[in-house]
Amino acid sequence: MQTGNIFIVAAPSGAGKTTLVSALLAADSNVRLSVSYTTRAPREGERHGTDYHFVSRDEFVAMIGRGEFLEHAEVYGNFYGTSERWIREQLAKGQDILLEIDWQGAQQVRKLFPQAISVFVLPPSLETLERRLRGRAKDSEDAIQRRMQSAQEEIRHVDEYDYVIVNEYIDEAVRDIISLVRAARLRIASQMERHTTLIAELKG
Ligand SMILES: Nc1nc2c(ncn2[C@@H]2O[C@H](COP(=O)(O)OP(=O)(O)O)[C@@H](O)[C@H]2O)c(=O)[nH]1
Ligand SMILES: Nc1ncnc2c1ncn2[C@@H]1O[C@H](COP(=O)(O)OP(=O)(O)O)[C@@H](O)[C@H]1O
Repeated sequence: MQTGNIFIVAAPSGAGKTTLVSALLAADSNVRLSVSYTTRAPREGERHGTDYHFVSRDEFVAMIGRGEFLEHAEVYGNFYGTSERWIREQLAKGQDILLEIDWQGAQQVRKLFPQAISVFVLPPSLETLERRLRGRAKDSEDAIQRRMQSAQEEIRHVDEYDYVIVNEYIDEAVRDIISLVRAARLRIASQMERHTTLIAELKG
């Protein structure tokens, strides 16, 4: 059966994961982003159903109870989770999907899909990370402190990933992630079905 590639992108908050992923999605219409569920309050400008599905804690807990998440985790004091149904539907269609999740979610997804390709985005330094978080100006001081405190915990998991991108210069980082997605599509595991006839012919 044809199945799409699963890309996992993780990073400490403020490293530029969302910026990178948006640029990738704009450049490559064959990748679809999984829109997570969260109990976090929407930031200014964030839209329900596009950035996240914003739900109450009660609703989230009920969804856990109904087994609706492929993975879920508590991050910076809020719950985040990935819809299992959406993921399975996309994969069945052969659609490539991308999950922007934390290290706890990445571990859960790798167990379910060992073929998933995971990428970790690093900031060039902790000072830059903090500067970016402050520059984004979308979080309270409290939320920024919490994210900085958790940044190193997230970074300690870097060696669990297949690829690392240091997001110093955005253009370079965007080129890297686009190349990485293209390279994944060229793997024989993704190509076999598409080229069965050609390969059989050429093998003779
Ligand atoms: N496990 C898991 N983590 C998620 C999910 N969605 C988002 N996250 C992670 O939650 C963290 C916080 O995300 P967010 O509140 O958007 O803050 P930001 O990373 O500062 O933009 C990030 O590390 C995300 O990757 C999800 O569905 N599952
Ligand atoms: N390479 C870069 N150079 C300078 N600023 C960047 C770079 N990448 C992202 N930013 C900025 O840093 C802030 C955090 O980026 P964002 O994509 O929201 O991070 P994340 O999703 O990892 O929390 C944003 O204001 C974004 O515009």
